[in-house]
Amino acid sequence: MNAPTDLISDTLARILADKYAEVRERSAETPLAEMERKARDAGPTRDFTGALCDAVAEGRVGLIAEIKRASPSGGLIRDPFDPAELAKAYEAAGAACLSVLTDGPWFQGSAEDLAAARAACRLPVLRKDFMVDPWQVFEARAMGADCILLILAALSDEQAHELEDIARSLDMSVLAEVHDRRELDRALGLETRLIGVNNRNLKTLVTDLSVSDELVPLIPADRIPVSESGIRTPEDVRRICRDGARCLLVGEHLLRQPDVTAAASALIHAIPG
Ligand SMILES: O=C(O)c1ccccc1NCC(=O)[C@H](O)[C@H](O)COP(=O)(O)O
Repeated sequence: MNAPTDLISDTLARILADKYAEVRERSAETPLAEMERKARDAGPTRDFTGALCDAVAEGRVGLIAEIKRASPSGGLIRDPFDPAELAKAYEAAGAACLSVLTDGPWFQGSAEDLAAARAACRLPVLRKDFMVDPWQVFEARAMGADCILLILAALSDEQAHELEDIARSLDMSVLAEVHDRRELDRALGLETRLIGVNNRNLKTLVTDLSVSDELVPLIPADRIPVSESGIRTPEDVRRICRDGARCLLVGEHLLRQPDVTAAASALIHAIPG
């Protein structure tokens, strides 16, 4: 689905400008020390990286199934929208983990969506948001997230390492997301084993699975590649498996199906023999 042409003007930059303003405002309302206390009182995490490894070891795709109401590229994707219902449907399909959008202005997501999804199942949950500040990492744990996303295109190396260190101190996993070779080299300087390859160009919103064809084979064997975006069919899954990945992050295709469980299961079990 092609985004409206007025959005194709570095969407990521526009989202990040909004995000910095949002964090300034919200961190003034809830100071860092208070948010850190909430994070440290939030209870134990669920093992996000371990859940992916377990699925792959059992011969399934390690599916990170995404829950989002809308997106810049897809517009309104699912309505009515029930995060708890979707979480249960993905768990029934055999998904390894969830990804829940918490950005409001561009995705109509919320912390409440993440909490509702996590409470409805036993799956570990990625907070899908644009992380740029330590306050957000503590906020992620406080809302119940088990993993955060670090988009290398949005961060300096210093920022990425600082946010990763905080996430690890809170026993959260980190998905480091890249879209080109330079970002991949930078991501390999982080500790996390999870390397996300986003097939979507977050500036132009163009999605192309050839990004995974190029980058996944370059990821060292001690890391865990995760192909993200634009994945729709079992053949897409087999193509990405041929690249060398067994973990996928899929949202829009699943969310547009009447039977989410069946759609997710078809991708989970598409691994070539
Ligand atoms: O999806 C967008 O339009 C978008 C725009 C700008 C920044 C991020 C964006 N999406 C985040 C993602 O990459 C996807 O939510 C995720 O990879 C799932 O992709 P899909 O299966 O194509 O919904």
